[in-house]
Amino acid sequence: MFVFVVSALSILFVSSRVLAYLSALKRVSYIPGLRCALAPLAFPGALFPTASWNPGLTWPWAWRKDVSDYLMRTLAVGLPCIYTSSVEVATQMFSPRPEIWKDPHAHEILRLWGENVLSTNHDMHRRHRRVTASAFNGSIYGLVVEETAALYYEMMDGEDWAAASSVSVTGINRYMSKFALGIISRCGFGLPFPWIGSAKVDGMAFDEALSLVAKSSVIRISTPRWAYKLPIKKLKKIDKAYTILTEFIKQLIATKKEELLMHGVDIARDRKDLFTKLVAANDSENEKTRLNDDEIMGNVFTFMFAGDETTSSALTTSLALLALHPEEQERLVPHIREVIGEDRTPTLAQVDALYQVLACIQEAVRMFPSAALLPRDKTDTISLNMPDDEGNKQVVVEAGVRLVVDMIGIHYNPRLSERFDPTGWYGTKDSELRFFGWGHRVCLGRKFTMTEGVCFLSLLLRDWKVEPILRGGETAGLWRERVLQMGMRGMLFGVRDVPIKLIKRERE
Ligand code: HEM
Repeated sequence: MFVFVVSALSILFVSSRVLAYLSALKRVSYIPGLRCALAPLAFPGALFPTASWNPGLTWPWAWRKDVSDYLMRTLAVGLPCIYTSSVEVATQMFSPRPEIWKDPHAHEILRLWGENVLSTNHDMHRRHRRVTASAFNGSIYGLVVEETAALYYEMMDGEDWAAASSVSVTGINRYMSKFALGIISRCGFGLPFPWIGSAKVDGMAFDEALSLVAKSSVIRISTPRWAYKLPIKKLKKIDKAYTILTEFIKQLIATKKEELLMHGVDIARDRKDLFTKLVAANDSENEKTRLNDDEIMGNVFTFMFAGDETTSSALTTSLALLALHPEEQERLVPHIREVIGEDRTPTLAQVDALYQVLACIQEAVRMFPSAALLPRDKTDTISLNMPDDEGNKQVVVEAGVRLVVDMIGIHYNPRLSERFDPTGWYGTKDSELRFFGWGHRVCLGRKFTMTEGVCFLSLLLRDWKVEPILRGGETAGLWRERVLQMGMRGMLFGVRDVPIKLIKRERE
């Protein structure tokens, strides 16, 4: 009986997905080169590995070289989606049109801490963007340089690497993840984030609470509140981390407001972290445009989530690619020594002058974009220009079909290949970059992340030579095949554990 009921339900479920899929196909009038993925019509498709017949979960990476067309698929739940790797189509989707938005139900996870610049739409988004953008100006980048250099030396001492002649790590990802979290905590909240020995609150180290919160959004959003009362250790820990952080940030907001009352917006000039700048910028707004406390909290946490995994992926993949390209390291080291000499803490102007290091990170983010899929929903039927070999075609896509930009596909078009070539980025303008998104929702933290990355890599490459740790008989090419494979890591795409060796360089 049980087997019969389960089979009947499964057949019903699969058929409903097939029908949803076919009706969605009918609602897309014509798309040049549209390819339809049938396999993941129901739940099992997402569980099986990606293959030519099954998109699975990692298809944006596995099918990255096949970028000339559009892919249509449905998942077990949710709307049928059209994925596009066309810059022209993405540009239309990223333009501020009233009928294109981020559906709040589909973006629940972004609102975990309150409405914010990443989760809102239209007028509300303009309001959040106006206030948050003013936090990302001027003095924040000088602070990023100071804190990056300070944390680099703390990491060297804390890990006992400073006195070593070589160091081997099985996964540099873990260190880069802690590093990125440390910088966003220090420069985002003005928090002391020591590499070793963070203060304990309620028996939990503060950096552990931060890290748990940063990495557990999926669990938090998908677990009902009552489940936290069950004797499950992991859930209890996550709940505690959330409580500690929420209380802390509430307290911080109250303190900043008091400081503002006493000293006026001048405190933003002395303290340069994003949080202080945000509270001060908000204070200058009028009643209608001012953000409330929940929205401030939502935005500051958004900076943390948007900036942690993305930056740590950029640092990890840059080091992996440089390990595979010793000739690039040898080109960078004289450039770094010429610009920053043996200084312990470079200035912002020096970091800005290190364009060759910047180009390496840009190339790494191009090849391994962690923000791999950018979805947009439609409140209405829309018409898009979809270019193909024969010219432009007007395509009508009805409401009920989600459009998703495949950022990996966009960055692996035939012009930009698998080859690591940072020189292609020399002198590129900000507006030409694609991996930070573009249009009115372009990434707010792009200079923040690149300043941190250039400063960190320059200090590290000046001190260390980076090599891949190969298994017996493995070549560098095989190491790349084994290690540099992207898949879902946390909320975003990332590579596997990157095993590398650091060999101390002679000082000049
Ligand atoms: C390599 C690192 C990074 C990458 C690749 C990246 C990528 C992106 C992309 C593609 C978007 C557009 C999302 C969309 O259109 O739906 C975006 C938006 C955003 N990013 Fe980043 N990001 C990075 C680092 C950062 C950092 C360090 C911060 C903050 C400190 C940050 C804050 C934001 C915010 C607030 C938005 C929302 C902008 C809006 O919707 O108006 N990002 N990022």
